[in-house]
Amino acid sequence: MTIGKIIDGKAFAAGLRAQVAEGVAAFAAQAGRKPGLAVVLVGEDPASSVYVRNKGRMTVEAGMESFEFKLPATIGEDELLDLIEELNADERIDGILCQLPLPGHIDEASVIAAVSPDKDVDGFHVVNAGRLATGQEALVPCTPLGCIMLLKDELGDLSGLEAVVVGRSNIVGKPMAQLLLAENCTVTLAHSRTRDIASVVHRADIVVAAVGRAEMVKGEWIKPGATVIDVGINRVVDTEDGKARIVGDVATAEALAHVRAITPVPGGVGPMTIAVLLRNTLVAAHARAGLPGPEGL
Ligand SMILES: Nc1nc(=O)c2c([nH]1)NC[C@@H]1CN(c3ccc(C(=O)N[C@@H](CCC(=O)O)C(=O)O)cc3)C=[N+]21
Ligand SMILES: [Mg+2]
Repeated sequence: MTIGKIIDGKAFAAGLRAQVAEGVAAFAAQAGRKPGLAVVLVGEDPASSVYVRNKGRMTVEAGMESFEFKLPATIGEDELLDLIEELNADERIDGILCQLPLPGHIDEASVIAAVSPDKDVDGFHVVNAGRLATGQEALVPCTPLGCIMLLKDELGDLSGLEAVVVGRSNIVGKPMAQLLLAENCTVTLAHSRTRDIASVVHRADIVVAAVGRAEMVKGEWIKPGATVIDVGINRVVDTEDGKARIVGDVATAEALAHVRAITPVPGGVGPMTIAVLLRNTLVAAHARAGLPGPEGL
C-alpha cells in the first residue's frame, strides 16, 4: 500500500507571510503608514496566551504594527465593547481580533457584532458572513481560507470535486462550505447528527475535518486518493507515556494509507490561520486606504 503525502502547512505559511511582508512594505510606501492589527485577549487561558504572543511576534515580523490588549477575565461586557469602539475609531488600526472563547458572562455574538466589518479580520461579523454567502467581496475567516489555499496548492482547480466538511461551526465549518462552493465543489456539510457519517465521508475527494473531537475521522472512512484537511487541535494525554500531545480530528496514522495528501497536526492548518490573519489585515488596510489590491494575495 502506498503512503500519502504530508502537506507542509508550516512551510506554506512561512512563504505566505514572506509574501505578506512584501505587500506590507509596498503598502507603507504608498500609504505612508504601516498596517496595524489589534489583538484582544480576555483572561489568562495558557493556550490562548501562546497564540496571542505568536500572532504579535509574526505581525511585527511582517512589518505591521501590533497592538495587544490583555484584559482580566472579570472585565464587564460594557467595558470590552467600549474598548472595541475605541479600536474601531483608531485610524492606526486596520484589523481587530478578539480572541475566542470569551468568559461565560460575555456574549460573544455582541462582541463580534461590535467590530467594524471593515476591520473584522476574523471574518466573523454577520456582514462578512453574508457577503461571503452571496459572493460579494468579504473579509473571510482565516482558517477556512488557509485550508482553501492548501487545497488549491495540492489539487489545482477544485471544480466538480466532492467535498465533505465535518463540523458546522460559524468559525470553520459553515464558511469552509461556502468557500468550497465558490470553488465549484459539490459540498456536503456533515455534523454530529449526520447518519452513517463514515459512508458520507467516503464519497469525498476532499475531506475537511473540523469537529473538535480527537481522531474522530477514521482511516477506513477515507476514499482512496482523497485529500484530507485536518483542522482539529485537541490536547490529549498519551496513554503510553503519559505526556500531553496535540492531535487533530483525523486518525492520521490510519488515514495515511488511504489519502493522496493530508495536513498534519501540528504543522498543518494552524500556522496557516496566523498567516491568513496577516494577509487579511493587509487586505483590510488596502480597502481602508482606498487602494486596490494587494496584488497576488
Ligand atoms: N477570534 C479568534 N480568532 C482565531 O483565529 C482564533 C481564536 N479567536 N481563538 C483560538 C483559535 C485557535 N487559533 C489558532 C491559531 C494558530 C494555531 C497554530 O499556529 N498552531 C500550531 C501550533 C500548535 C501548538 O503547538 O499549540 C500548529 O498547529 O502547528 C493554532 C490555533 C486561532 N484561533
Ligand atoms: Mg460566552
